[in-house]
Amino acid sequence: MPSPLAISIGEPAGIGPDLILKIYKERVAQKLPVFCVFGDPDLLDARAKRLGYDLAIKTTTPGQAPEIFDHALPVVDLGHRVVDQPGILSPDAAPLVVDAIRQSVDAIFAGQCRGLVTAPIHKANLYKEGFDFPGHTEYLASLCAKGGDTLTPIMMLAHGSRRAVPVTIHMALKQVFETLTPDLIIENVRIVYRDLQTRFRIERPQIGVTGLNPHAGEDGTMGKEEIDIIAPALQRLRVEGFPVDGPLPADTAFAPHIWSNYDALIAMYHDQALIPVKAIGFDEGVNITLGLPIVRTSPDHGTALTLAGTGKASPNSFLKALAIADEMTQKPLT
Ligand SMILES: NC(=O)c1ccc[n+]([C@@H]2O[C@H](COP(=O)([O-])OP(=O)(O)OC[C@H]3O[C@@H](n4cnc5c(N)ncnc54)[C@H](O)[C@@H]3O)[C@@H](O)[C@H]2O)c1
Ligand SMILES: N[C@H](C(=O)O)[C@H](O)COP(=O)(O)O
Repeated sequence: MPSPLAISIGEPAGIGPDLILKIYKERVAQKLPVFCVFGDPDLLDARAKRLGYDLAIKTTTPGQAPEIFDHALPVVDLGHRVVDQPGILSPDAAPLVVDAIRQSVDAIFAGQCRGLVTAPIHKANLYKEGFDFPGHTEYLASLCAKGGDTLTPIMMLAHGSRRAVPVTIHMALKQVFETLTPDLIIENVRIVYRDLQTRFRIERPQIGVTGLNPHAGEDGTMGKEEIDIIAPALQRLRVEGFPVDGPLPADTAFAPHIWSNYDALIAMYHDQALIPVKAIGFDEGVNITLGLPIVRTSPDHGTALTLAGTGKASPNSFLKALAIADEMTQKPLT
């Protein structure tokens, strides 16, 4: 029997706990792989009662999860207790939220779990408590870096075979200009190319790279980053043999007839890449972290505080995230 997938509980005031309970309820109909939640069993029990769900919750180790999963939701108890208050953020939740991510990663490195699906966190609530990472993506890279290495994590949003990656991730727009370099673009393309081959079994991934400015700079009249940074990076990549097109005007690159030519489109900043994926199917998008030695996926939505505790949040993106993590961890890396 394969080891379970880990699910980190995410922000307790958000919809993460609702969705974990909802998908567990649907485990048979949806043929879900075995998973265990890293979190607070009492909180999940209280949320289940609030939602009127009749299900059992059992404290477990990851190793016991497969035998428990049929009859009870397996929860690895992290020892932090938080009050069930849907929609109301509390700084007291931060240790639970952060520990759930950290201990899930530890369990994967220990061979007890095979991959991680993260429920959404409320970033601002964690920053107030000293969490020093912009999001999961960067925190996971730090947790996975061993022996002083630094890893470049890649955030890829996917809706079926439509994939988009921002080269710069969680930063103010004005910081993007000083962060973009040919080396960063080259590193992103190399990692995306390699991970599409090894994790997605695409033999020769086709990659498109967008510009930064309107109309990809319109020959330098609307910005020079395409000429000074992006085109030289692509030239170096072509010399190395990578099939990359660009710089493509970002407004048309995501039109379906162009996007479908590529296994991934690499864009220059967060919203350039994420808006198209969330716009074509918010309910089905999945966030996948590349560039790490572990598999991590997540639904594409956030904590949706106003829906927490109502039972109205859609589980579809979470189900997709679980399915992709399951698929990515079925076979050994090639
Ligand atoms: N993976 C993550 O941890 C992650 C991802 C995105 C956003 N966030 C965080 O979530 C918080 C809130 O962000 P936001 O308001 O921009 O985005 P959001 O995704 O929480 O909400 C955007 C809109 O979509 C709705 N929505 C979200 N998920 C839904 C679902 N499953 N079913 C039905 N409707 C749903 C919400 O009600 C809201 O109208 C922020 O702190 C942000 O950083 C976390
Ligand atoms: N940028 C992501 C999004 O908007 O969907 C989200 O903030 C999640 O980021 P992390 O996976 O790094 O937490």
